Amino acid sequence: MKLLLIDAGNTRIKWAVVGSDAALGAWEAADGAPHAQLDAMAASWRAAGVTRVLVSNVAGPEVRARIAAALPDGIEVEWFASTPERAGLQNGYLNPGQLGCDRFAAAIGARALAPGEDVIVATCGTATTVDAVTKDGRFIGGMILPGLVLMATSLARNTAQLPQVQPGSAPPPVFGDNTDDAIVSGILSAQAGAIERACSEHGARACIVSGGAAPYIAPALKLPHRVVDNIVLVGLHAAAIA
Ligand SMILES: Nc1ncnc2c1ncn2[C@@H]1O[C@H](COP(=O)(O)OP(=O)(O)OP(=O)(O)O)[C@@H](O)[C@H]1O
Ligand SMILES: CC(C)(CO)[C@@H](O)C(=O)NCCC(=O)O
Ligand SMILES: [K+]
Repeated sequence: MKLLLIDAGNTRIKWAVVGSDAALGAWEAADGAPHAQLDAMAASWRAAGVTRVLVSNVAGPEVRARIAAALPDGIEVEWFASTPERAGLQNGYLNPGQLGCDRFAAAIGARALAPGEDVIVATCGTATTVDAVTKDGRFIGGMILPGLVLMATSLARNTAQLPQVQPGSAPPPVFGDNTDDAIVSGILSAQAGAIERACSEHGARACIVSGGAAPYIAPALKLPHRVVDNIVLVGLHAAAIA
């Protein structure tokens, strides 16, 4: 049996194919692309011969319909949803269904990677979310803030590209002495500061940082952390095999 995991975010669709008794996160194949490239992704899914799919979609009904139409015929489809409990994780949202299903999946993934620890999981994509999971397996709640590119564009600078920041590079000084550095410092400090505040408030023993913007934000963090390529897919995998 081959399982397809899909994380449809607001900008990109990320996916992985995994064998039936593979270790957590041990993908046979994985990739991601903007929504517009769904057809090419679907060709890869068909070629992989998947028999079951678990989809987390936070990109709305139109993207859901397009994914549904692109999935190979005859496979078992589950649209992953935020429920009161899944894979040993309790959902502490007042209205459990209101929690973005990618956040619920990320929390399941964080618990799988840091079992028995109080953990903070930050997923840095179009939006950045920073969520707290307790050592006894409860999603408490978290923060939602604009992602790096949304913050940069909201300052009405020329492009969606961040000025002068490269993934993995050292962040500029906290007090920038030119406009570009001041902007980059402002938005990195907002993102990293939110994560650090969450870790401090939660007394976290583990901090997981994931998503397309993680390689930009992680170097600005002044606390121990682990960068995980796609924690949502890891969580979907954990949920599928629980
Ligand atoms: N060149 C870049 N410069 C700065 N940030 C970038 C760059 N490329 C990607 N990012 C960041 O990564 C994000 C895309 O990440 P990713 O594909 O993981 O998530 P997403 O699908 O866009 O988001 P979500 O899952 O939250 O909907 C962008 O919104 C941006 O914040
Ligand atoms: C916050 C995002 C956009 C992050 O992808 C997504 O999880 C979402 O649409 N959430 C719904 C609102 C909530 O989680 O409270
Ligand atoms: K996100």
